[in-house]
Formats: sequence, structure tokens, C-alpha cells
Amino acid sequence: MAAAARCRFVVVGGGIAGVTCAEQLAAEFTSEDILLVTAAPVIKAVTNFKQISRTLEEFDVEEQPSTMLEKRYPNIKVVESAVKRLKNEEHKIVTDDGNEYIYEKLCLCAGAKPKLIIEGNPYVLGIRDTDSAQEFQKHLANAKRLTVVGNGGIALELVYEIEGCEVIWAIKDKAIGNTFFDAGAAEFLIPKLTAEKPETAIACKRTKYTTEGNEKEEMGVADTAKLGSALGPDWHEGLHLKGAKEFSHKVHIETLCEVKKIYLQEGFKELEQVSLAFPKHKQKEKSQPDEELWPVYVELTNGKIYGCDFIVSATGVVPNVKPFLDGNNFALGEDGGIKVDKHMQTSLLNIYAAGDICTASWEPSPVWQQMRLWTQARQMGWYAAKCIAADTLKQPIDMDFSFELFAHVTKFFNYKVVVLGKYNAQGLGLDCELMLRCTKGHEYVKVVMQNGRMMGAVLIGETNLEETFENLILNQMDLSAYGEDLLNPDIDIEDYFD
Ligand SMILES: Cc1cc2nc3c(=O)[nH]c(=O)nc-3n(C[C@H](O)[C@H](O)[C@H](O)COP(=O)(O)OP(=O)(O)OC[C@H]3O[C@@H](n4cnc5c(N)ncnc54)[C@H](O)[C@@H]3O)c2cc1C
Ligand SMILES: NC(=O)C1=CN([C@@H]2O[C@H](COP(=O)(O)OP(=O)(O)OC[C@H]3O[C@@H](n4cnc5c(N)ncnc54)[C@H](OP(=O)(O)O)[C@@H]3O)[C@@H](O)[C@H]2O)C=CC1
Repeated sequence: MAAAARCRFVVVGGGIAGVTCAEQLAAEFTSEDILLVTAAPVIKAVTNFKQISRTLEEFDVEEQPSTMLEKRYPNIKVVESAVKRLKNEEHKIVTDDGNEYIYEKLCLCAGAKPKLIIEGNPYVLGIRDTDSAQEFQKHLANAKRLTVVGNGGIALELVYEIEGCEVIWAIKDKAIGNTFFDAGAAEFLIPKLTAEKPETAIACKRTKYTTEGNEKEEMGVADTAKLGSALGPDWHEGLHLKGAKEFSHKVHIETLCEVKKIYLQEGFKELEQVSLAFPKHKQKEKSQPDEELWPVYVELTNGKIYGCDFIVSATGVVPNVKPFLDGNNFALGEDGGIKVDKHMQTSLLNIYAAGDICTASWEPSPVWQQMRLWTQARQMGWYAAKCIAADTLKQPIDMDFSFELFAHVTKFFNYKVVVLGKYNAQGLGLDCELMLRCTKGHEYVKVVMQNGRMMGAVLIGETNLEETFENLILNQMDLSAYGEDLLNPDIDIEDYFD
């Protein structure tokens, strides 16, 4: 084995968190080499970054060969190999190709992977990176029916985008989109699921795939050993999400249930049970038995069984900590992430973490919470580099402003969606009050108030309220005197508070 190479700053992971961290370190320490060690052949770069308000930001995510990053920052060196072991006592990482690297400061940004309802079943797919998205697309192309399990971001995007395939959507909750919405917002969105999509979709950002030829020939269980970076905004724009049939949307939602059991065709035949046909929504008739034979069957906790071609488990993520744990006593969060303090430091000296892999364990601002999103991956990667620099140069550092207020802008069902602060009254107790304004098919505005102060908001549609509400949440002004005028559409709220 060759002698271990030494590098003062080592970052693990070529996703948004790792690349942002490496770029910032390269800018802070122009005469040092920054080593970026990543399992995937491509890295994620943030482009067209736009600060759209004090805390809301938008950017594109571009998948690029690592040479492009090295060209932009000549002091970044990318090693394409997975870290298989961390030897914390020796300040050393060992990669799959047998090489060892000694660091002074290490930042772990290895992301997360899908938390599947069942591991190792070839009919249960998760979506995380370009490979798994392409595998999903290949399965979909020949599918007449699929089951989507989960009620978060991926499920919301899929059920809206998929055409030409029946979708059975199984959710634990009463209403759709529980990670972002309450029942009112869900009600507002539902008509979009049954409506025909417009011929030309509203222009939106795309994830660009700069590299070619990384398609897998074989379909089957995703190769988690070659975990790529998480997909970026509008990841599905580059995919053809069409099944084997010629119709637009066909989504049936099964609420308040989970998956009890999954059977392959042979196992199901032995069971001598009846599976159900795709329900006909407009007729309130009893579910009919299904004549067709399917490759896989899903039994739900409400007793219903549906056959389908395959299942998408869009049931959240689990931080990718495994390669770093052996022999290292990291403090871990309840969600399995590596705990970091307010300076992004883990419980082990000189090791930092950022992005989906970490669990924020500082006392957060009353209107911020961690969610595994690309905005937070970028902010954490950037801030981790600043903290590493401050520690190295023995300088003080304050918590970055981006952690003052949770702010996320995205798109669901082709509506612009902005969520701010404690948008679902998370952790606020029972003494909070909700105010709503809704115009069907146009906009949905909800604010969460506590003791006369605005604590959070959900804005669906082109409301133009995000900046004003962001300021009201940040400055915690007492708004009791304004009462319901706060959402009165005849009052120009922006002028009010200028
Ligand atoms: C389908 C999908 C859609 C999404 N849409 C949105 C959205 O619209 N908006 C939003 O805000 N967020 C979205 N997210 C979430 C967002 O993409 C992630 O939160 C974010 O990209 C995480 O970045 P990261 O750098 O922490 O991790 P990742 O992007 O997962 O990067 C991890 C990196 O570490 C590397 N790695 C892993 N293990 C090792 C190892 N042992 N050694 C070396 N390298 C390793 C991987 O190859 C990868 O390069 C979406 C996620 C998915 C899956
Ligand atoms: N536009 C955006 O901002 C998007 C963001 N993303 C991000 O990508 C990541 C992955 O997305 P996704 O997989 O949708 O994760 P999410 O965390 O968004 O949602 C997971 C969903 O699955 C549910 N769930 C968890 N376990 C089970 C189970 N065993 N059976 C049934 N349901 C279950 C959760 O319910 P409960 O909450 O009750 O546990 C939740 O509704 C997330 O970090 C997400 O935020 C993804 C797509 C779009």
C-alpha cells in the first residue's frame, strides 16, 4: 500500500453540501489543497444562485464531471472513490481503492439514502440519484399500474407528473402532502390531480445532466454501494414519466393506511385472496375484484389488496453514516444522523458534518427546523467551511443568518409553494391560531399566529407575500391590532408594514 497522502482539509461527498463546503474552503485557503473524496463519478454544482429575499433562495443544480470543479478551483483535488473507513484516532480515511488520506480537518457530507419500506425486494424502488431515477423511468415505461407509498415531497411530485399509468397512492394520513401541508392546503391542491395538464407547462428550472452514458443496463435492486448525489430541483423535467397506457392522470388515494405485506405473484396465488380493480371514482360503487394478474401485490392495513407492476417507496431518507461509524463513537440523533453543534462540529474533534448526513443539535431559533432539503445542504456546507476556517485561524464565528428562519420555496402541482417558519405549527402547542385565505385554483395563504406574533406561513400560488411575511416572522412584531386584516386581499399588506 502507498504511504498515506496528507491534506489539511478533506471533504467527503460530492453532493451540494460537500461541493459547497469544498468551494468555500478553496476560496478561504487559496494556497492550500482541498481534497474532495466522493463515491460518484459526477459532482453537483450550484448554478444561477438567486437570493430572492433575506432567507429565501433559489438555484439550479447541475451534475458535472469533477474536472469542471477542479478547473473552477485549481486548489480542489477530487478523488473518485468511496470512503470505506474512518480512523478517527489516526486522523485518517481509507477509500475503496485502498488509498489512505490524513487530514487535519474533515467534513462529512455523504448525504442520505432512501428509507425503503422493505429492503432487497426488486419490485420496491426508491428514488435518490440519477441512476435510481432512470431505473424508475424504465420500470414505468412498461407499467400499467404502480403503488406509491409515502406522503412527502417525492410522492407529491410523482403522483402529479405520472401519466399513462394507474397510481394507487397509499398514505398514513387523512390528507395529502403531510410533510408540507395541512388538510386545508391538501384540499386546495386535490383538484389539480384530476385535471388535465396544460399542453405547455409553465417554464421552470431544470436539473442539467452534463455527463452522458451513465445509464445502467440491468434493472433490479438499486446498487446502494454506488450511491450518487441526491437529485436537484425539477429533477423529473429531464425524465419521461409515462406508463404503458394512453391516458393522463389516474390516481386513487388510500388514506389512513400503511403497507402490511407485499406478495410476489406466486405467493399471492397461494393466498387465495381477492385483489381489487382500480376504483372508478365517479361511481360510488363497491370496489370490484381485479381480473388481471400482476407481478406484485400490496396488502394495506385497511385490508385492501392491490396488484401492480411495481412499488415506489417514497418514505423519507436515512442518513448515510455507516462507513464512518466503525470504531468511532459519534453522537447520533434520533433520526440516525451525525449530531452537529452550532459550529457544525460533530462529537469528535476536528470532524464536521453538513447536509443530509447530519442532525442539527444546537438550540434552534424558534422559527427554524431542520429538513433534508437542498437549500439547507448548501447553507450547511457553506457555513461548515466558514466554521472550519474560523477554527483554523482561531477567529470567532456567529451562527449564520440562514438558520434564523426556516424558508423553502418549491413547486408542487405546478403551483409555486413557499413555506416559512413553523408553517405547520410544529411544536407550538395548542395556543396557536391559524388564519386562512383561499381562492380556489388561484392561491392558498395560511399563517400561524401565537400571542399575536406570526410564527409561520404557507403560501401557494403567486401571492407575492413571502417577503412581507418573512419580515413579520423575523421581527416578531405584535400584530394583534391588525386582526384578520392581515390577510385582507383589499389591503396592500406590503404598504402597511413598509
Ligand atoms: C427525488 C428527490 C427530489 C428532491 N427535490 C428537492 C427539492 O425540490 N427541493 C429541495 O430543497 N430538496 C429536494 N430534495 C432533497 C435534496 O436533494 C437533498 O436534501 C440534498 O441534495 C442533500 O445534499 P447532500 O450534499 O447533503 O447529500 P447528497 O446529495 O446525497 O450527496 C452525498 C454525496 O456523498 C457521496 N457519498 C456517499 N457515500 C460516500 C462515501 N462512503 N464516500 C465518499 N462519498 C460518498 C455521494 O456519492 C454523493 O456525492 C430532493 C431529493 C430527492 C431524492
Ligand atoms: N420539492 C421539495 O422540496 C422536495 C423535497 N424532497 C426531499 O427529498 C427527501 C426525500 O423525499 P421523501 O422520500 O418524499 O421524504 P419525506 O420525508 O418528504 O416524506 C416521507 C413520507 O413518507 C411517510 N412515511 C415514512 N415511513 C413510512 C412508512 N413506513 N409507511 C408509509 N409512509 C411512511 C412520512 O410520513 P411521516 O411524516 O408521518 O413519517 C412522509 O409522509 C426529503 O428530504 C424531502 O424533503 C423530495 C422531493 C421534493
